[in-house]
Amino acid sequence: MCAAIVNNFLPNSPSQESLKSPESEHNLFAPDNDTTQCNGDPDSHCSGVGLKYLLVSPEEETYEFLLTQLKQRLDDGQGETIYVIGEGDGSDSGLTSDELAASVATLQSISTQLEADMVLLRERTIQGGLLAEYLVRMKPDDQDFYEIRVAVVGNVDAGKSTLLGVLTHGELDNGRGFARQKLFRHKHEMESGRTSSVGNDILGFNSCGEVVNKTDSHGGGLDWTKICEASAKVITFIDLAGHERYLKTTVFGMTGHAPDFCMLMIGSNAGIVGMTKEHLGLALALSVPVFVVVTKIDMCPPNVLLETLKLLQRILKSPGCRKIPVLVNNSDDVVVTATNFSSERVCPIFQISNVSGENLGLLKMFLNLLSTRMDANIKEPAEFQIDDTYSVPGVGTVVSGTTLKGMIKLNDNLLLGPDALGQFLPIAVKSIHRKRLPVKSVRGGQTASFALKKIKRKDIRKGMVMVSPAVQPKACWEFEGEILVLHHPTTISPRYQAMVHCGSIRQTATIINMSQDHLRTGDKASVRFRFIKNPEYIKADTRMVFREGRTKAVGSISKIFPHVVATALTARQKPHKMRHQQQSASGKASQGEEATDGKGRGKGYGRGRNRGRRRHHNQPDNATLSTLSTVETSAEKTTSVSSSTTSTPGTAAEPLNTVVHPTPKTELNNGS
Ligand SMILES: Nc1nc2c(ncn2[C@@H]2O[C@H](COP(=O)(O)OP(=O)(O)OP(=O)(O)O)[C@@H](O)[C@H]2O)c(=O)[nH]1
Repeated sequence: MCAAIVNNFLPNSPSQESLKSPESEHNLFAPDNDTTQCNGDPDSHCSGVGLKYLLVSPEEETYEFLLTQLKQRLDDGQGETIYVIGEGDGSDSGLTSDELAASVATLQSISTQLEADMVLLRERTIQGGLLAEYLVRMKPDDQDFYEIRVAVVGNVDAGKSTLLGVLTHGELDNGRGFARQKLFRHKHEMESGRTSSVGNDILGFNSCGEVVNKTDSHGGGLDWTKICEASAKVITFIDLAGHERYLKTTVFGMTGHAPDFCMLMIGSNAGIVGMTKEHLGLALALSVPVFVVVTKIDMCPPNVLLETLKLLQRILKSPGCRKIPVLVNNSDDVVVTATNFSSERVCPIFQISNVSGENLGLLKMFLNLLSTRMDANIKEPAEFQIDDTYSVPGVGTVVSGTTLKGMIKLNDNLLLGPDALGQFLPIAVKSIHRKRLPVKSVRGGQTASFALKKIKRKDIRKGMVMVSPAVQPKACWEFEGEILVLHHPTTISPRYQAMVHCGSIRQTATIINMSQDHLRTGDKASVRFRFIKNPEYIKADTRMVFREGRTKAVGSISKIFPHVVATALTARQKPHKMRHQQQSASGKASQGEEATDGKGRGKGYGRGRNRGRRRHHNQPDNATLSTLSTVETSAEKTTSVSSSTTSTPGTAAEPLNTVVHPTPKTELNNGS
């Protein structure tokens, strides 16, 4: 057994009490109800009443049952689970210390048989005796590790890069930028002390929950291969820029890198300033669970810290956010918040110092207990979204990104696209790396890089996908989204252009038509968009952000209009430039595209004379938008709407919006 992460007999803290509901307790810690069915005898140890004694001195049959049950739980939890010893049925919980010791020995024996390690998270004294919670985690396989992605956001100087430097390199900061030096990737970042790009840093935990990161003796760098080989779980931090100037990159990091969680950082002395609310709003809009890290508590006067925490809790509790803020003060709070975290309601708040190291242990323990939100069903056809491309000497073209579904193996033949014509090309996978470690396969939820055969880097763009041929992918120029306008200085009308962020897609799109004539801050609408440059592979229900300068709208994609590749232009078709003008002016859909609900069911939408008739057909889905509207209060409340002038091309505040982009040449081929 590994050394305990914690060993405290803490009474339930107030924060923990506030989280308790019979339902959540049951879901988290209760062994599966199936335990009552192990031999069908209600009077045996396997009955609900004797549940807590199951591990004390099991007979062979019960032992086998417990082994199968734990194996199942480890499989379901991608190699880990939290096991509660002494939990009974309802009020019948708690064991004597002898019974607990015997149960621990049984669990240890089962874990060893399954090649798993177990580590004590916490012990509690309750009315009926003792309860103990153990993290049981499979020993690392040198090719496979459990991966969690955490996006790191917050205002400039909140201490993001510093915290990542401290966590991943194991050395405290000096308060003058020592720790962050190890992370900066560009010369100008070194000089200015500001992050400008999307950075990746990793923190590995072994099966005992210990950090495995070790810097090498020459230069203090990290060997990612060694970290991954020794890790059962790897946390990838997506380090995003805090400065407003780099917001586009930050939004791309939050959408394109598919984070499981968002770590919002706040400097305790500066408080909730600058981009803090904007970043919180972005995470809420994208439904990414948030935890907050308040830094620099070593240099902050207690009254200022208290004010920052008060304001933070008020914002989180506001109707716009509807979170349950929990100040994490001890390991008990860590276990409760980490195991309840995926629910999106709980928002743990850590108060740390990168200089003194205060409370960094609690943060590490929390990170170690996080579990992914991504589905790792390997039976579905594979889908991989590309967020970057490289040309590696001696290797060729390499793409990196996130496996969204299924499994991709070496030498698999996939379809890569869409290209400018909306087509997908067959492609073979030459080699696969996970965090620089060569592997034979990757599955849903894992990031990876692939070396590809017979393709040039220039033919691949960020936002493209590689999918199994079974997916039968279709590209689209146009789609419909249910959106909420978080802010626009005036009003948005058809033909307005802004950047659409959706997964790793980042492309300007034009509004073709909307379910209402004009949109102002706070309006919800059904909007039809058209990409201006390339067709893309998108799917219904994907979250999207539509923004340009101070204009922001969030929502989700409700309908796709798949692009149909035409073989030749017919004589009846008009010259494309004219057609485009007509289409823009009338806000009608393109020919050659069919409405679909994302399941391939065409509805004839966008054809011939029927085009444009459905302008008001689809009202916003309140369930979806209620989540999105949460952003309004927290992130946008302070922004005033200054004018009621209409934004049409030529009058919008941002230069990009003043340009009516010509229809790209490639559009000729889609028959529109
Ligand atoms: N005293 C003290 N200083 C800290 C702490 N954390 C960070 N700092 C200092 O704060 C400054 C800013 O830290 P950064 O890590 O660069 O901040 P950032 O949020 O990454 O900033 P951007 O990259 O521009 O977004 C540096 O000089 C750090 O040394 C802390 O806990 N205590």
